[in-house]
Amino acid sequence: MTARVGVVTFPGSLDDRDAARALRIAGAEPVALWHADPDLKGVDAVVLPGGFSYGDYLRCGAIARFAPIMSELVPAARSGRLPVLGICNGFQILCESHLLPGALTRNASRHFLNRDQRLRIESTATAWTGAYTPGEEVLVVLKSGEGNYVADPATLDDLERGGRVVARYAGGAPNGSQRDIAGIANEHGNVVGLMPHPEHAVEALTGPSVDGLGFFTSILAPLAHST
Ligand SMILES: NC(=O)CC[C@H](N)C(=O)O
Repeated sequence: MTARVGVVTFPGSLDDRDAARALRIAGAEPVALWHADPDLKGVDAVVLPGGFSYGDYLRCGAIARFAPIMSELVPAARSGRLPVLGICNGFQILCESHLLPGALTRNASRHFLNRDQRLRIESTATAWTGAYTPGEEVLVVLKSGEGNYVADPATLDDLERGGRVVARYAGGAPNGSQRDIAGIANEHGNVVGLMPHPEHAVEALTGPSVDGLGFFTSILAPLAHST
């Protein structure tokens, strides 16, 4: 049975179609979900895509967390039942929804960064990273203005101790992220937030590599991290 993976479109989402395309290439069936419709349509997993939801007003993701669809998504994700991958703006929405700890703040350079970015995959014990091997380096795309991950020291220690740092920036964080964190997971491993964009690295013709595909094939694996 083909996995049906929802992709939520908010006002201002930019990478929803790219996420759907990456899912299709990975062999999943993307299902369009609308921010204003509190209906997850029975999907097996959800991707919150990159972009500028609600124009990044107040803070990136600060308004999207109140979208009607989040009233269905948050409890399902928090319980561990629903795998959710938040990419860039989606990561910011997950933090604003308190599904993940910490926050994404202005890049240390105060400039928007748009570049190819090497990552080191640190945890493969999540629904979205089972296709990788620990320590594997991948080349994806980073494009964000508020990609600087911050959290209090105790939270950072908890993430490290719990093996919940999913990916780090190889060679150091270009945006100032604490401990070079590029992505994290919740305790169940079903919710993952990632600042760089794997959906832009799924086809040799259109991206810097096809290294990002693993985030999307992982959710299809029969042994996908079940919670
Ligand atoms: N590419 C994105 O999703 C950007 C996220 C957010 N708008 C930022 O600039 O940080």
